[in-house]
Amino acid sequence: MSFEKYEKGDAQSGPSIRINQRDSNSEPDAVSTFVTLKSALGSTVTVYLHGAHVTSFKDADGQELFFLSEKSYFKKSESIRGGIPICWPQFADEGPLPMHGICHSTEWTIKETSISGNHPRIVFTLDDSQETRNIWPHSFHLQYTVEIVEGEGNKERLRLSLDVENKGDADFSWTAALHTYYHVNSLRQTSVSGLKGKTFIDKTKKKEKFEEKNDHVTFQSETDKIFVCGASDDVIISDASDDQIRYKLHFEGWRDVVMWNPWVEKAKEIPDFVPSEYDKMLCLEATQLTEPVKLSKGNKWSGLYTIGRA
Ligand SMILES: O=P(O)(O)OC[C@H]1O[C@@H](O)[C@H](O)[C@@H](O)[C@@H]1O
Repeated sequence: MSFEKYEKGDAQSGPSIRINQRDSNSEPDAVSTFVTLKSALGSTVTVYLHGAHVTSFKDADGQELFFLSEKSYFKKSESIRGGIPICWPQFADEGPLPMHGICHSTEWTIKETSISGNHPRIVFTLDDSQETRNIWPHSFHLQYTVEIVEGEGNKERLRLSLDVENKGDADFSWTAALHTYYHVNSLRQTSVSGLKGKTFIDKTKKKEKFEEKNDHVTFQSETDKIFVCGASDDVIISDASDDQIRYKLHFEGWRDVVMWNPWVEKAKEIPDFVPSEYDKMLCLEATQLTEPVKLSKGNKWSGLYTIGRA
């Protein structure tokens, strides 16, 4: 597919898909190509080919759902800080591979784009290459579908579908996450519901296990929790200052939910992050960790993550 002036639909009056070039940085290592999807109502999604990385989702009222650091690198060698990095075939440092695996800083391919009624959709793929096999010696096919779907009224939703296929002869196991950074007005005023009664592993407490006792999880310190089988119902992010529900998250196929915020001290150690931004973001990640997925030759796995304002 040609990346020059590609446009489907009519960006002025209807649903559209457009491929753009980021022009602010001409360095050889700069990440440049991104796609904008727009629905007929006016919701927009931005996705970079680098990492098939969603960096923005605004609903028709123009409200941004995702956090993106002012200091994020847009470099081929790095992951973008914010939006939705795809961590695969290893989540975080839970294994021998580089942090978060091998595909968040790899360029994906656009397989197809389509518009159905009022809604645009794009499909990205990533296959193993010599470069990936040097790090992880397996043959795979990943497909990542990003689409705007109907919601309540103006509040359309973003649906993300990750499909994994084993294309080789040997079995392989993997862990993963859609490491989603939500924008919040202030984390100190934010709460999360839908996880009561779930077991979580607390990475800030030597991976001790606890049961979540609260209807509403609030934030007073560094948070790094893996909720095991965390998402049977919708998870809701609310702003306690005005009692408003901000976002509703729905998980299908993903076993765990990771909740992460670095808080004051750890935030200072992240080079591509402004320390004060810790209060503006919360990660709630569709995750597969506590039971790695084992795929044998030709087998497939699918997970869906649907995100909207409420
Ligand atoms: O700064 P990174 O490499 O993107 O990782 C951020 C965090 O990502 C979270 O998902 C992990 O649970 C944390 O342990 C980790 O610190």
